[in-house]
Amino acid sequence: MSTDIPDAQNQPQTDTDKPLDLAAVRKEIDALDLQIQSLLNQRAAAALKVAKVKLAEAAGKPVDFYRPEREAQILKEVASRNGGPMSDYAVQRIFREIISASLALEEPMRVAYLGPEGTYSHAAADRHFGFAVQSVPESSIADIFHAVETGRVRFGVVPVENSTEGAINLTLDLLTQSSLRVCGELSMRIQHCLLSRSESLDDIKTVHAHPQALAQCRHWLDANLPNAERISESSNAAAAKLALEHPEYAAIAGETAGKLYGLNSLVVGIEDDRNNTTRFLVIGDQDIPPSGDDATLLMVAAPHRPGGLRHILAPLETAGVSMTRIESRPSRSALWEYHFFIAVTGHQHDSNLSPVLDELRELTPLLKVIGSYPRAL
Ligand SMILES: C=C(O[C@@H]1C=C(C(=O)O)C=C[C@H]1O)C(=O)O
Repeated sequence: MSTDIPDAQNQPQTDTDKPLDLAAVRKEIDALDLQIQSLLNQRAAAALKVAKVKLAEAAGKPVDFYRPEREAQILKEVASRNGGPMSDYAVQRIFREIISASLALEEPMRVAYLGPEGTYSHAAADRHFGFAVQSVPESSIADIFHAVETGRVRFGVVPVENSTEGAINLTLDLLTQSSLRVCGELSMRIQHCLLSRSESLDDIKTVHAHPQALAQCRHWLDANLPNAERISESSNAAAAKLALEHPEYAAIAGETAGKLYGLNSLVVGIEDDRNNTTRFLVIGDQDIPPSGDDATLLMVAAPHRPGGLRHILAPLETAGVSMTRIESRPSRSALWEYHFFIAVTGHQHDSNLSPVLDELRELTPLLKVIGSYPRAL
C-alpha cells in the first residue's frame, strides 16, 4: 500500500536517464486516457447490467440499487492493491466518484445534509456518496430525519460525535424515536477558519458560529479575540452568510464555506484540538447486508438495579465482541433512568454477534438494533 506521494522532481526521468520528450510523454498520457475512458464506460455498462439483474430479482418489489457493503468492499480493495505513486486516499477518492457516477445511472439518489451549502455536513455527504448524488440542504437535524422518513430523500448524513465536544445528543435522541436505521458512518477532520469581509482581527466585534464550533475554538477565541461577543447560529454556513452582510462580524466555518461565500480566511486552523474530528452517521430505511468489516449500533435500557449496565455488557465481553463506544441518554420515561447507545464491531447477522443479541434481548427490557453498516474507511 502506498501512502506517500513521491516528489516528481526527485524521480529518475527514465530508466536510462535520457531527457524526456514532452510531446511523446503527452502522447502516452493521451493513449492512457483513451483506455481509461473506454474502461470507465465499460464499467458503467456493467453497472447497468447489475441494475437489470436487481430489477428482475426484485420482481416488482422496491429495489436497493445502492449497496454500501459492496462499495465499501471495492474501496478497501482499491487501497489494499494500490502500488502508487498515487496515495491510497487519492485512488479511493477517484473510485468513490466512479462508483457514484455508475450508481447515478442505476438510480439518481438524493441525500440530505445539515445546510446551508458549505457546511461540514455538506462536505461529509459529498465525500461519502460522491458528487453524482444530489445533496439536499435541510435546516436542522430533525428535518434531515423527517426528509428521510417521508421519502423526500433516500438517505441523510447527520453528525453524531465530535472528538472535542463529545456526543451530539439531538442525533442520539432522534435515533431513539425514529424507525430509521444507521446505514453507514464516516469521520472527517474538522479545520475551522475565522472568516470575515474584513482583513484584520482588530475590526471584529462579534464571532458567529454553531455552538459546537464556538466551543471547539474557545481557547483560541479567549486568547485572540477576548473582547468579541460570541453568538450562536443554526450552522456555521449560516454564520458565514451573516458575515457577508456585516464587515464587523466574523464567522467560524470551513475553508469551503469561506470560498463559497467569498469571505477572507483571516486565520486557518483555530480549533483548540489539532485532531478535532467529527463522526457522521448515514441514516436511511435500508437494511445493509454484511460487508465483512462492519459495526453495529445498539440502544439498550439497562435494568434499574445495582450493576444493571454490567449485566448487559457481560455477554458482549464473554463472546469477545469488542465495544467501540458507549453513550448514555436520559430515557425520558422515568426519572434517573438511562438508555445506552453501544457501538460494537461486527454485523448483527455475523455468527459471533447474532447469538449475543438474542441473549441481550432476554436480559434487557429494551434492545433496539439501530443498524449494522460498513465501518468507516
Ligand atoms: C453496480 C452495483 O450497484 C451500485 C454501484 C456499484 C459500483 O459501481 O461498483 C456498487 C454498488 C452499488 O451501490 C452493484 O451493486 O454491484
